[in-house]
Amino acid sequence: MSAKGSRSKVPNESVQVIVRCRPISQKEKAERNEIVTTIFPSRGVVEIASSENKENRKVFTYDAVYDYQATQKNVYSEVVRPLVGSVLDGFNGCIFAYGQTGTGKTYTMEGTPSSEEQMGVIPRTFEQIWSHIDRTRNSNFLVEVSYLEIYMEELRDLLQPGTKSLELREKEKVGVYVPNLHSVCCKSAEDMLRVMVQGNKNRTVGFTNMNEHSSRSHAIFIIKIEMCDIETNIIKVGKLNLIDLAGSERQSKTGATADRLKEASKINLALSSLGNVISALAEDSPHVPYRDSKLTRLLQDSLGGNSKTIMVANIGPSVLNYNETLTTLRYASRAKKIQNKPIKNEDPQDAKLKEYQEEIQRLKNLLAQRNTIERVPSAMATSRTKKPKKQRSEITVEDIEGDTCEEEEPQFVKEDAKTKEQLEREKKTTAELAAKLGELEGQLIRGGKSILDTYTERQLELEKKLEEISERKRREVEIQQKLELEEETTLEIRETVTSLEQEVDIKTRKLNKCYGKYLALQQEMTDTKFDHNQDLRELEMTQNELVKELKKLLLIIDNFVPLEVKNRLYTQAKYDEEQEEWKLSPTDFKNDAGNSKRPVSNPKNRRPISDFALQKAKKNESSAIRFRNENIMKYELDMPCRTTCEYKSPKISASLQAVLAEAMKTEDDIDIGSTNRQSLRSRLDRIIDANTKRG
Ligand SMILES: Nc1ncnc2c1ncn2[C@@H]1O[C@H](COP(=O)(O)OP(=O)(O)OP(=O)(O)O)[C@@H](O)[C@H]1O
Repeated sequence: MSAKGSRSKVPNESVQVIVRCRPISQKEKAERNEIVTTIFPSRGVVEIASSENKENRKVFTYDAVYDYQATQKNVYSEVVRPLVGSVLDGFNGCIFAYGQTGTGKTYTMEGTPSSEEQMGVIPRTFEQIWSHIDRTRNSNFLVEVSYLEIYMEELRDLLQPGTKSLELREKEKVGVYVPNLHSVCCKSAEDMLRVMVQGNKNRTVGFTNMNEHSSRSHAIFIIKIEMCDIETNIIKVGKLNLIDLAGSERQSKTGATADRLKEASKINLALSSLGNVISALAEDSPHVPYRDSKLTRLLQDSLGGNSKTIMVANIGPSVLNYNETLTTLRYASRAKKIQNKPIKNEDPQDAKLKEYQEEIQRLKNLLAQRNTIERVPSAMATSRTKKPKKQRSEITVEDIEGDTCEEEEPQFVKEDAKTKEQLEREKKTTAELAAKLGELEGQLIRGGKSILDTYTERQLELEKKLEEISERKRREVEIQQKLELEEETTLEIRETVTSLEQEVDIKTRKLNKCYGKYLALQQEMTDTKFDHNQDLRELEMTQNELVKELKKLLLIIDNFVPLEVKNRLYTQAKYDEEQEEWKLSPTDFKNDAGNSKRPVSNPKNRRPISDFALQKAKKNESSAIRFRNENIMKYELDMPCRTTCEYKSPKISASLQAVLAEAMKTEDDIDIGSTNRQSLRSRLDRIIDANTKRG
């Protein structure tokens, strides 16, 4: 349907999703099936959890949710009425019911039309449309309805059953449409209801375990309302699709037979492609698979296009439907993300109303002309009897079909008869035109029929109030949802704070532990330092002792050892680092000239052979060799001048004793760096150095 204005400037509008949960059925009650859904209408929330899997509770939020207590009137006035109002303002609208078999799709869409309480969305829509038309003055309306079903991927006209399957076409500006779809012009709500009932009789239904009278096809009731403001001559067109889809359950549950399964696979194809379209739109995918099924092609405008759309997701409360309910809730949740761009359809080129109005005008003009022409010949005929000649010359109307003024006076009587005949013909044509005009005008409904009496005024007021109430309710749910969202955020922040607090707690504990360790280490360090100091002190004391000893020895050497021995000692004494002791190296047998002083054997000096050795030698015993030692070294020993036996402890004079005492005098605290000890050390170092070099 063509529409004015650029689409890019049109604000997006989400598909409105509502969930309706039917009451528990008698069968479910008898079987004592567990109820798994909880509905929170004031928050727009549905929760689903089975007792088996309580932990895995799932929560979904929608634009509105209704439990078993919600009446048909509630659902209609709160959700559908505003949408039908938009359709009456020239928008496209779509309401479709989705859900498992037996969850109340048909109940929601149709209900029981004869009952004021039980009538569903479609009959209520009829009432709203006609009460609007009746109240709208200065407008012409043209209301048409069509009814079709998609059964096993075939389009069937429910208002002309038996006709061959319909095709789908797509036209730019018009979108997807069904050529040759029969439409019925309606003049009242009753007319529309009659059409709906007639169409329903032609619907394909089947029996399944889940619902005795189950809809096996997708039924689409289309209402097209064209309206024209008489003053401004602006035409608006509103189109409303009311769709009752086939059950979405998995076929294994339905107890379907082979034929039914084949049928089901096609129904499922349409529904699964509907699911794919919803997913693609929700994910903003570049490709939306509308072409996968006839259903999705027909819904192209309603999902992601030029339409205001409501999805009613019907669910059951019982555990038996747990999986299907969850699937429906997920579907519905995804559909919430779909964005449409509804545009008011103003002044469309293909509006029938325009055609009708032009045709009516044309017919009116034609009739007006005919009336003039008819009046002239009849006046002519009357006047001719009185003053035939004079009046005749005045007739100059050229438009009159078959009417000629060529004939002359002598044939006057003949002419009269002809004119009468012609007049009759003209009258007949005019009557036909008038009938056609009447028929066309009959199709057009002039709004504002009902006079605004006190009753209708009150009704109008009541409807306004209802609208206000539903608007408020909608806002309340919105605010509640926002509040919950904020609460969630606060909770998250609180959780974060709690987790931060916990972190702080853990870190404080860690810190305390570390501090404890630090204190223990510090204590250990103090202990180690103390031990170290003690060791140091002990070492210093030992060193003191050693230094004392060394001093004593050096004093002894200096004072009691002969100079040459002392020198020899100095040269021969070597400190063995490994064994940590002084060792005397072997005597150096070199003389002053540097020649070896190694003793040489004296050939004259022969050791006498003992008798024993002689005897052995005589016997030629091998052991005799042991007693043969002729090469005796001549080694001149430096014999000491005195022996220790001759040593007598010297008499130490008093002065020497004083010197000794002075020499051995040590301080209590021996400082290793003191000059006294320094000299001792340097003296020792010198001796060691000299020995090392020599070695
Ligand atoms: N909200 C409700 N209140 C009372 N009864 C309901 C409600 N919803 C459904 N029902 C009842 O449940 C039964 C099944 O409903 P309905 O036939 O509408 O289901 P359905 O989803 O259209 O099934 P199918 O897909 O097979 O056509 C009907 O008897 C109907 O009256």
